[in-house]
Amino acid sequence: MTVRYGDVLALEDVSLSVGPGRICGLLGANGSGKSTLFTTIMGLTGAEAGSVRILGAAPERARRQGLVGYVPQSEQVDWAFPVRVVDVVMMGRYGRMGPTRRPRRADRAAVATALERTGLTDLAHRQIGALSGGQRKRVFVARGIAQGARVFLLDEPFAGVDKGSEATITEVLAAMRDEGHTLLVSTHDLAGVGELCDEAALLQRRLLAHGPPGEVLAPERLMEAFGIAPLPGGRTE
Ligand SMILES: Nc1ncnc2c1ncn2[C@@H]1O[C@H](COP(=O)(O)OP(=O)(O)OP(=O)(O)O)[C@@H](O)[C@H]1O
Repeated sequence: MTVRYGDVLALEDVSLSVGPGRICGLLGANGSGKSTLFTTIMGLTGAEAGSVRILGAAPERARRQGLVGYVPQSEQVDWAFPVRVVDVVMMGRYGRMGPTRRPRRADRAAVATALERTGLTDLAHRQIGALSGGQRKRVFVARGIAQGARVFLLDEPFAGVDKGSEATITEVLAAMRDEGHTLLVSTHDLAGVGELCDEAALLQRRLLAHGPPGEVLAPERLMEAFGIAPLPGGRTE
Protein backbone atom coordinates (compact mmCIF):
# COMPACT_ATOMS: atom_id res chain seq x y z
CA MET A 1 0.00 0.00 0.00
CA THR A 2 0.93 3.61 -0.51
CA VAL A 3 -0.54 6.24 1.82
CA ARG A 4 -0.26 10.01 1.62
CA TYR A 5 -1.42 12.84 3.90
CA GLY A 6 -1.49 15.83 1.56
CA ASP A 7 2.16 16.33 0.61
CA VAL A 8 3.48 13.81 3.16
CA LEU A 9 4.18 10.35 1.78
CA ALA A 10 3.67 8.24 4.93
CA LEU A 11 3.88 4.74 3.41
CA GLU A 12 5.37 3.80 0.06
CA ASP A 13 4.82 0.43 -1.57
CA VAL A 14 4.59 -1.45 1.71
CA SER A 15 3.62 -5.07 1.26
CA LEU A 16 3.36 -7.33 4.28
CA SER A 17 1.58 -10.53 5.20
CA VAL A 18 1.38 -12.10 8.67
CA GLY A 19 -0.09 -15.55 9.17
CA PRO A 20 -2.18 -17.08 11.96
CA GLY A 21 -0.39 -18.06 15.17
CA ARG A 22 2.29 -15.42 14.56
CA ILE A 23 3.39 -12.26 16.37
CA CYS A 24 5.03 -9.72 14.08
CA GLY A 25 6.96 -6.90 15.78
CA LEU A 26 6.71 -3.63 13.85
CA LEU A 27 9.76 -1.42 14.33
CA GLY A 28 10.64 2.01 13.04
CA ALA A 29 11.73 5.46 14.15
CA ASN A 30 9.20 8.16 15.08
CA GLY A 31 7.31 9.19 11.97
CA SER A 32 8.26 6.04 10.02
CA GLY A 33 4.60 5.20 9.38
CA LYS A 34 3.75 2.59 12.03
CA SER A 35 0.51 4.18 13.22
CA THR A 36 -0.45 4.91 9.62
CA LEU A 37 0.02 1.24 8.78
CA PHE A 38 -2.36 0.33 11.63
CA THR A 39 -5.03 2.88 10.79
CA THR A 40 -4.86 1.88 7.11
CA ILE A 41 -5.22 -1.82 7.97
CA MET A 42 -8.25 -0.83 10.08
CA GLY A 43 -9.70 1.08 7.13
CA LEU A 44 -9.61 4.36 9.08
CA THR A 45 -7.03 5.91 6.72
CA GLY A 46 -7.48 5.56 2.98
CA ALA A 47 -4.66 4.17 0.81
CA GLU A 48 -3.67 5.88 -2.43
CA ALA A 49 -2.72 2.50 -3.85
CA GLY A 50 -2.93 -1.07 -2.65
CA SER A 51 -5.41 -2.98 -0.56
CA VAL A 52 -5.78 -4.75 2.77
CA ARG A 53 -7.30 -8.16 3.50
CA ILE A 54 -8.00 -9.40 7.01
CA LEU A 55 -8.80 -13.12 6.87
CA GLY A 56 -9.96 -12.49 3.31
CA ALA A 57 -12.22 -9.56 4.23
CA ALA A 58 -11.86 -5.87 3.42
CA PRO A 59 -11.12 -3.76 6.54
CA GLU A 60 -14.65 -2.34 6.94
CA ARG A 61 -16.19 -5.79 6.77
CA ALA A 62 -13.56 -7.26 9.13
CA ARG A 63 -14.34 -4.47 11.60
CA ARG A 64 -18.09 -5.02 11.31
CA GLN A 65 -17.64 -8.73 11.93
CA GLY A 66 -15.37 -8.07 14.91
CA LEU A 67 -12.49 -10.01 13.31
CA VAL A 68 -9.92 -7.36 14.17
CA GLY A 69 -9.07 -5.79 17.52
CA TYR A 70 -7.14 -2.52 17.70
CA VAL A 71 -5.17 -1.24 20.70
CA PRO A 72 -4.49 2.40 19.82
CA GLN A 73 -1.71 4.61 21.12
CA SER A 74 -2.87 6.11 24.41
CA GLU A 75 -2.88 9.64 23.00
CA GLN A 76 -5.61 8.72 20.51
CA VAL A 77 -8.12 8.05 23.31
CA ASP A 78 -10.18 10.58 25.29
CA TRP A 79 -9.40 9.39 28.82
CA ALA A 80 -11.61 12.06 30.40
CA PHE A 81 -14.69 10.36 28.95
CA PRO A 82 -16.66 9.06 31.97
CA VAL A 83 -16.79 5.35 31.33
CA ARG A 84 -15.81 2.32 33.41
CA VAL A 85 -13.38 -0.44 32.48
CA VAL A 86 -16.18 -3.00 32.21
CA ASP A 87 -18.12 -0.70 29.85
CA VAL A 88 -15.16 -0.30 27.47
CA VAL A 89 -14.62 -4.06 27.39
CA MET A 90 -18.38 -4.57 26.81
CA MET A 91 -18.07 -2.32 23.72
CA GLY A 92 -16.27 -5.27 22.13
CA ARG A 93 -19.63 -7.09 22.23
CA TYR A 94 -21.73 -4.32 20.65
CA GLY A 95 -21.47 -5.85 17.18
CA ARG A 96 -23.28 -8.95 18.47
CA MET A 97 -25.96 -7.24 20.55
CA GLY A 98 -28.30 -5.61 18.06
CA PRO A 99 -29.62 -2.05 18.33
CA THR A 100 -30.76 -2.24 21.99
CA ARG A 101 -27.24 -3.05 23.13
CA ARG A 102 -28.60 -5.03 26.04
CA PRO A 103 -25.92 -7.51 27.20
CA ARG A 104 -26.94 -11.15 27.44
CA ARG A 105 -25.41 -13.79 29.64
CA ALA A 106 -22.89 -14.79 26.92
CA ASP A 107 -21.78 -11.15 26.61
CA ARG A 108 -21.27 -10.78 30.35
CA ALA A 109 -19.37 -14.07 30.47
CA ALA A 110 -17.08 -13.04 27.58
CA VAL A 111 -16.35 -9.72 29.31
CA ALA A 112 -15.61 -11.45 32.63
CA THR A 113 -13.20 -13.85 30.91
CA ALA A 114 -11.46 -11.01 29.06
CA LEU A 115 -11.08 -9.00 32.30
CA GLU A 116 -9.66 -12.02 34.08
CA ARG A 117 -7.18 -12.84 31.32
CA THR A 118 -5.82 -9.31 31.38
CA GLY A 119 -5.71 -9.08 35.19
CA LEU A 120 -8.39 -6.37 35.32
CA THR A 121 -11.16 -8.07 37.29
CA ASP A 122 -10.52 -5.99 40.43
CA LEU A 123 -10.54 -2.78 38.37
CA ALA A 124 -13.74 -3.55 36.42
CA HIS A 125 -15.74 -0.69 37.97
CA ARG A 126 -12.98 1.90 37.93
CA GLN A 127 -13.29 4.89 35.56
CA ILE A 128 -10.79 4.54 32.68
CA GLY A 129 -9.41 8.01 33.47
CA ALA A 130 -8.29 6.69 36.87
CA LEU A 131 -6.10 3.92 35.44
CA SER A 132 -2.33 3.76 34.95
CA GLY A 133 -0.83 3.65 31.45
CA GLY A 134 -0.29 -0.10 31.58
CA GLN A 135 -3.78 -0.77 32.89
CA ARG A 136 -5.25 1.34 30.08
CA LYS A 137 -3.45 -0.74 27.45
CA ARG A 138 -4.81 -3.88 29.05
CA VAL A 139 -8.38 -2.52 28.83
CA PHE A 140 -8.10 -2.37 25.03
CA VAL A 141 -6.52 -5.81 24.84
CA ALA A 142 -9.47 -7.05 26.94
CA ARG A 143 -11.96 -5.35 24.59
CA GLY A 144 -10.43 -7.23 21.63
CA ILE A 145 -10.56 -10.53 23.52
CA ALA A 146 -14.23 -9.98 24.50
CA GLN A 147 -14.99 -9.14 20.88
CA GLY A 148 -13.59 -12.51 19.77
CA ALA A 149 -11.11 -10.82 17.41
CA ARG A 150 -8.73 -13.11 15.55
CA VAL A 151 -6.35 -10.42 14.37
CA PHE A 152 -4.91 -7.88 16.82
CA LEU A 153 -3.14 -4.63 15.97
CA LEU A 154 -1.33 -3.21 19.00
CA ASP A 155 0.20 0.26 18.68
CA GLU A 156 2.96 0.57 21.30
CA PRO A 157 1.39 -1.70 23.94
CA PHE A 158 4.56 -1.45 26.04
CA ALA A 159 4.99 2.34 25.99
CA GLY A 160 4.75 3.87 29.47
CA VAL A 161 4.07 0.48 31.00
CA ASP A 162 5.69 -0.80 34.22
CA LYS A 163 7.36 -4.20 34.52
CA GLY A 164 4.27 -5.81 36.07
CA SER A 165 1.91 -4.69 33.30
CA GLU A 166 4.57 -5.50 30.70
CA ALA A 167 4.73 -9.08 31.98
CA THR A 168 0.93 -9.39 31.99
CA ILE A 169 0.63 -8.00 28.45
CA THR A 170 3.47 -10.21 27.18
CA GLU A 171 1.82 -13.26 28.71
CA VAL A 172 -1.59 -12.45 27.21
CA LEU A 173 -0.13 -11.79 23.73
CA ALA A 174 1.89 -15.02 23.78
CA ALA A 175 -1.22 -16.97 24.84
CA MET A 176 -3.27 -15.41 22.04
CA ARG A 177 -0.57 -16.33 19.53
CA ASP A 178 -0.59 -19.91 20.84
CA GLU A 179 -4.38 -19.99 20.28
CA GLY A 180 -3.80 -19.17 16.61
CA HIS A 181 -4.46 -15.43 16.59
CA THR A 182 -2.45 -13.06 14.39
CA LEU A 183 -0.75 -10.14 16.13
CA LEU A 184 0.99 -7.09 14.75
CA VAL A 185 2.73 -5.17 17.55
CA SER A 186 4.57 -1.88 17.17
CA THR A 187 7.27 -1.28 19.75
CA HIS A 188 10.49 0.57 20.49
CA ASP A 189 11.70 -2.26 22.70
CA LEU A 190 14.16 -4.02 20.39
CA ALA A 191 15.20 -6.55 23.03
CA GLY A 192 11.54 -7.44 23.64
CA VAL A 193 10.99 -8.11 19.92
CA GLY A 194 13.50 -10.95 19.96
CA GLU A 195 11.83 -12.49 22.99
CA LEU A 196 8.16 -12.15 22.07
CA CYS A 197 7.95 -12.00 18.29
CA ASP A 198 8.11 -14.75 15.69
CA GLU A 199 8.98 -12.21 13.01
CA ALA A 200 9.87 -8.55 12.75
CA ALA A 201 9.22 -5.82 10.18
CA LEU A 202 11.35 -2.70 9.94
CA LEU A 203 9.59 0.34 8.56
CA GLN A 204 10.90 3.65 7.30
CA ARG A 205 8.11 4.80 5.01
CA ARG A 206 9.12 1.78 2.93
CA LEU A 207 9.49 -1.70 4.37
CA LEU A 208 13.26 -2.07 4.92
CA ALA A 209 13.13 -5.66 6.11
CA HIS A 210 10.70 -8.38 7.19
CA GLY A 211 11.74 -11.77 8.52
CA PRO A 212 13.19 -13.51 11.58
CA PRO A 213 13.96 -10.98 14.37
CA GLY A 214 17.65 -11.97 14.41
CA GLU A 215 18.02 -10.93 10.76
CA VAL A 216 15.84 -7.83 10.87
CA LEU A 217 17.59 -6.52 14.00
CA ALA A 218 21.07 -6.67 12.41
CA PRO A 219 23.11 -3.57 13.43
CA GLU A 220 23.44 -2.21 9.89
CA ARG A 221 19.67 -2.43 9.36
CA LEU A 222 18.98 -0.63 12.65
CA MET A 223 21.50 2.03 11.70
CA GLU A 224 19.58 2.58 8.46
CA ALA A 225 16.19 2.73 10.22
CA PHE A 226 17.07 4.64 13.39
CA GLY A 227 20.27 6.43 12.41
CA ILE A 228 22.00 5.21 15.57
CA ALA A 229 23.63 1.98 16.70
CA PRO A 230 21.68 -0.01 19.29
CA LEU A 231 22.88 -0.02 22.89
CA PRO A 232 23.91 -3.30 24.48
CA GLY A 233 20.78 -5.34 25.16
CA GLY A 234 19.27 -4.22 21.86
CA ARG A 235 17.65 -0.97 23.00
CA THR A 236 17.86 2.27 21.05
CA GLU A 237 17.02 4.59 23.92
N1 LIG B 1 -3.07 13.20 10.11
C1 LIG B 1 -1.90 13.46 9.54
N2 LIG B 1 -1.75 14.51 8.72
C2 LIG B 1 -0.57 14.79 8.10
N3 LIG B 1 0.55 14.06 8.30
C3 LIG B 1 0.47 13.00 9.11
C4 LIG B 1 -0.75 12.65 9.79
N4 LIG B 1 -0.53 11.55 10.55
C5 LIG B 1 0.78 11.23 10.35
N5 LIG B 1 1.37 12.10 9.50
C6 LIG B 1 2.76 12.04 9.03
O1 LIG B 1 2.96 10.77 8.42
C7 LIG B 1 4.22 10.23 8.77
C8 LIG B 1 4.04 8.90 9.49
O2 LIG B 1 3.42 9.13 10.76
P1 LIG B 1 3.00 7.95 11.74
O3 LIG B 1 2.27 8.57 12.88
O4 LIG B 1 2.32 6.88 10.97
O5 LIG B 1 4.44 7.42 12.22
P2 LIG B 1 4.82 6.50 13.48
O6 LIG B 1 5.88 5.58 13.01
O7 LIG B 1 3.59 5.90 14.06
O8 LIG B 1 5.43 7.57 14.50
P3 LIG B 1 5.59 7.50 16.11
O9 LIG B 1 6.59 6.42 16.41
O10 LIG B 1 6.14 8.87 16.43
O11 LIG B 1 4.22 7.26 16.69
C9 LIG B 1 4.91 11.31 9.61
O12 LIG B 1 5.72 12.07 8.76
C10 LIG B 1 3.77 12.13 10.15
O13 LIG B 1 4.17 13.45 10.40
